Amino acid sequence: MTSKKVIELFYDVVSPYSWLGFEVMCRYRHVWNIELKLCPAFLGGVMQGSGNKPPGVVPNKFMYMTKDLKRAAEYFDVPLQAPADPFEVMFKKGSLYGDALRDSGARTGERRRQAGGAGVPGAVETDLERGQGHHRSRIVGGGANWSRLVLFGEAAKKAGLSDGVIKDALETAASKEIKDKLKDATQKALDYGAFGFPLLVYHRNGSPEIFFGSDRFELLAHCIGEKWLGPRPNTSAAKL
Ligand SMILES: N[C@@H](CCC(=O)N[C@@H](CS)C(=O)NCC(=O)O)C(=O)O
Repeated sequence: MTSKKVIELFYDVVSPYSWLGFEVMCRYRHVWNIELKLCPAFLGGVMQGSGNKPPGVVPNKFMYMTKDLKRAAEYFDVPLQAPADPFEVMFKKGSLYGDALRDSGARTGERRRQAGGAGVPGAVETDLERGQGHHRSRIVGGGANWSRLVLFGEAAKKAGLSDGVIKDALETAASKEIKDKLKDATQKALDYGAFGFPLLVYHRNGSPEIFFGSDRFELLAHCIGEKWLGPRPNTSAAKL
């Protein structure tokens, strides 16, 4: 068992604020020496299960978000771009497949590692996390004609994954096992009290404490007894 503080990050590739949370937590995981558990889940299910509404369906919230995301992207130094049709991308096309992809990819990495395939333990998972970052960037900035398959393939290639790993990930993504895993993660988030993403869960003395949003890092740092050093903590250990 790890003696590190454990933080779970629930996120969805369709959620731009999740992307900010994902990037910042990846930058900080070595700075704070935490065990960061990445938990891809389905934001639509969280909305429905909690009785919440996507922020985009409240016109004023939507207008606010488009401006807020622009300045947040600049502050966090994350290349987030508004898609040509954000409503279509976020609320109609959704993210189920993208999340399943990430998950299946990580499992593919695990299988390969067990089989002695990956040279550096964890390398494939880290690449997939990077790949997912690219994937998210393409979903959020991809415009109306994107196809998840094509985007994931492109993103994974850019992240340096081999064709075999990409093929495995795409195949596994469609499996019932992966879909069930995504469902379980979504339910777990709801059980913690989620109503939106990103959701950070800090297990303080065995009891979960939740933080909603990518604007709660300073408070999270305070609660875990660490320092918030800004969006890009200036240390080489902070690299992914
Ligand atoms: N203030 C938060 C906003 C996060 C946010 O709006 N997340 C969306 C998904 S991209 C959500 O789940 N919203 C639910 C809600 O606002 O109730 C932040 O800066 O991260």
